[in-house]
Amino acid sequence: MKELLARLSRHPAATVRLFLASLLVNALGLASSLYVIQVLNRYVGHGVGATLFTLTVGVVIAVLAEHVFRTLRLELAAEIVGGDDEKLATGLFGLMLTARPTALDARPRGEAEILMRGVERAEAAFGAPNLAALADVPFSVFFLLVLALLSPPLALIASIFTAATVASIWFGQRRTVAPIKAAQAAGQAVATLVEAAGSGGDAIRQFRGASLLMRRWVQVSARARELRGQLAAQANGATSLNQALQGLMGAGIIAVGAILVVDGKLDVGALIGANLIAARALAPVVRLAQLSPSLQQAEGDLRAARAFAVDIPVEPGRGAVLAAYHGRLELRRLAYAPPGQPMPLFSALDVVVEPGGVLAITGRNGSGKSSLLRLITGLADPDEGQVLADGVDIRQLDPAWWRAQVSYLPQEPIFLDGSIAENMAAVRPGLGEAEMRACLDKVGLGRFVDEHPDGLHRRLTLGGRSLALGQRRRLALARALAVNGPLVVLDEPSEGLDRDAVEAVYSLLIELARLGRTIVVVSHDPNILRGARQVLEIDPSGCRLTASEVAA
Ligand SMILES: Nc1ncnc2c1ncn2[C@@H]1O[C@H](COP(=O)(O)OP(=O)(O)OP(=O)(O)O)[C@@H](O)[C@H]1O
Repeated sequence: MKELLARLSRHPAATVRLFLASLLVNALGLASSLYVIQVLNRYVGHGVGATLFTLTVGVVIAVLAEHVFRTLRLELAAEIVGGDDEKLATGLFGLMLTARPTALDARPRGEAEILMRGVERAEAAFGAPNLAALADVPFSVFFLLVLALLSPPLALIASIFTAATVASIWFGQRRTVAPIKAAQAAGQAVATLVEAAGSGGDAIRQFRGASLLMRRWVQVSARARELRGQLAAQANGATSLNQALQGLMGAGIIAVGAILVVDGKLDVGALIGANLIAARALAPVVRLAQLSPSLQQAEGDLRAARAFAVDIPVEPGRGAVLAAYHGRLELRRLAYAPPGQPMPLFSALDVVVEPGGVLAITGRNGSGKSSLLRLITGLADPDEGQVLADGVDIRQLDPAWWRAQVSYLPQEPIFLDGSIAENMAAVRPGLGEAEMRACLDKVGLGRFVDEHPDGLHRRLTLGGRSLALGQRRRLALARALAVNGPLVVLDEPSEGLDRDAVEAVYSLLIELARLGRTIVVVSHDPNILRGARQVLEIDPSGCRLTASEVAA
């Protein structure tokens, strides 16, 4: 209900118009009840045809006018609801694209998709038809007042049943708070498992993960089904209670009304009209009761989506842009522990790489080499210390500008679902096909591209995993070259490549060094380590930096 009121308060002018339209709809809606009373009392009593004709023309006009105002009211409701949820959904998607990657890593898999679906559900629950219907709720009082003018005792009965229905909504909402939260958590567990099953591929089959995942599935889906069942049972119980209240109210009004008729305090026409008016007073409240579970669920969905939006840190959209980056890189007192790990991978790390210098990084598996490269590219933030580019902390730089200075080859290259050309143009907008081909030739992929009928427009699917690993790594190297940044950051560039490709990587490194690029390369390859002017060995007990006299 809070969400509904918040939405209305955001559009005060449209809300006033919506309630004015509702006032007219409800006032005109009274016409059919009054028509019944008048026909029974005046026409049936005296049999004057002209009276019946006049009353019928009047009610037809009123019913048509009511229809017009209902349509108008729907448009006003659409004005109020339009855009809010769409903005939230777009904002969530934007957040996925701009959030700090390490912050997303720490969240459950599939969470964003669940939240998006929740926003879609909320869009339907708080949609214009429901809002228009709910705008009738305050007019229950209007019908009860009209009923009081006809017969105070009957109005009292209708008021009691209307109040009882409102109370049932209130209690119902309190009872479903906990199951709705639990159902959302169970839905998240199901989504995480579905994601794991979808991305598990060969591993699930070959390493017999199916039975483990199936066991988990049985558990989480049973819990989700149980909670859904509990919520459905509560909703059915509430519907049934409301139907019973409606039936009891009708019976009560007819019984008490009949006594009043026999006592001569009410005529039959008024009794039938009163019954219709009482039903009309109760109807919007019953509609609210029917919508209440989905509105409550939608409120929970929106709360979760907004909490996600608030919790997730995003990369700054702006920052300083240097007139030119000369390639000097400094790691100053750097310390970093990956998300969820208490011990830092390294601390107090000091390294300076002068423009055109070559730093090789080595160390045991899991020592933090790739993590260090992510700190340099700005994909992760250090816990302590700074990464400085030409003396400026990279956190002060515009992330997009900084990335345009860094030719980065990640260890696990991933591509966008799009063509090779689209992937290469994404890193350097305006890159021509000739330059793309030159980069591909340098990594020995020219023939690979030419042999395919779509050439540069060959589509990459599954994030590039449809390519052989060696091809994927070479293509990722070509993409890094396309950036043409003063700083080259390569994670195991010769890993998983055939002999020709390894030779191509060596030549490329030599060429980049001759061009004066600053190179930071993670490698275990002795040839690459020999060619570096500085070698940094990462070790939790203390990193060692050795300088060599060998020029690349
Ligand atoms: N996003 C992350 N969330 C949680 N832990 C992470 C994350 N990234 C890395 N780690 C952890 O940090 C540690 C170092 O990982 P990293 O990939 O940097 O090591 P590495 O030295 O490059 O290893 P390798 O030689 O195997 O490539 C590992 O224990 C890894 O599990």
